[in-house]
Amino acid sequence: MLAGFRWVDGHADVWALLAEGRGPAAVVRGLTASWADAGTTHVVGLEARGFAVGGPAAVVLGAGFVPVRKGLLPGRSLATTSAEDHRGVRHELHVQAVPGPGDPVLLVDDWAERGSQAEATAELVRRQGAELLGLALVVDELPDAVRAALLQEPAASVRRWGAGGSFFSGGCAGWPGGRRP
Ligand SMILES: O=P(O)(O)OC[C@H]1O[C@H](OP(=O)(O)OP(=O)(O)O)[C@H](O)[C@@H]1O
Repeated sequence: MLAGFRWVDGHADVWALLAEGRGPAAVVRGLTASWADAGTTHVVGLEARGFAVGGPAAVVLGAGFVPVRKGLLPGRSLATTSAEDHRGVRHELHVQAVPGPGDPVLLVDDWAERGSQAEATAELVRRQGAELLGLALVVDELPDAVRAALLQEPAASVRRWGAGGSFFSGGCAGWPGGRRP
């Protein structure tokens, strides 16, 4: 089951996983299971795959969904420019000012490689006074230094999809086609 995941030209192709009949439910269940009691008020999702997994994750967690767009949003928004991502591109990220001071916010995305977009998003969350609970990722390749910078709140953590975090971290153990070429 869930055999669709592949690395394509160095990119984690989570779209193929989501296109399988049982894919979206399995992915979203895996992303949210360990956050069920975390009190998340808002899920922040990064355009574009973060919308596909973050929206359903917000439904499951009973939280609001806050999009981070690589472009303008209507109304009052905050913006920042990310460091270079895995393609060497710096993105101008925009988020609506929805979470309030102290709100526990979970960042949900399919994949973090350099972590530059996650770091920029974390900065936007904290600029609003909200608290970053952590990151829920399908594929976690965060460099250690970025991981440490992301996890400033004492209880914050990065949790990967899959029991025991064994699936898509580094070697992607157990997944045919899941090993990074
Ligand atoms: O860790 P980083 O190197 O900063 O990159 C991680 C981001 O890259 C991917 O999105 P991508 O920009 O490829 O866009 P997409 O979701 O629109 O396909 C992924 O969905 C993350 O959001």
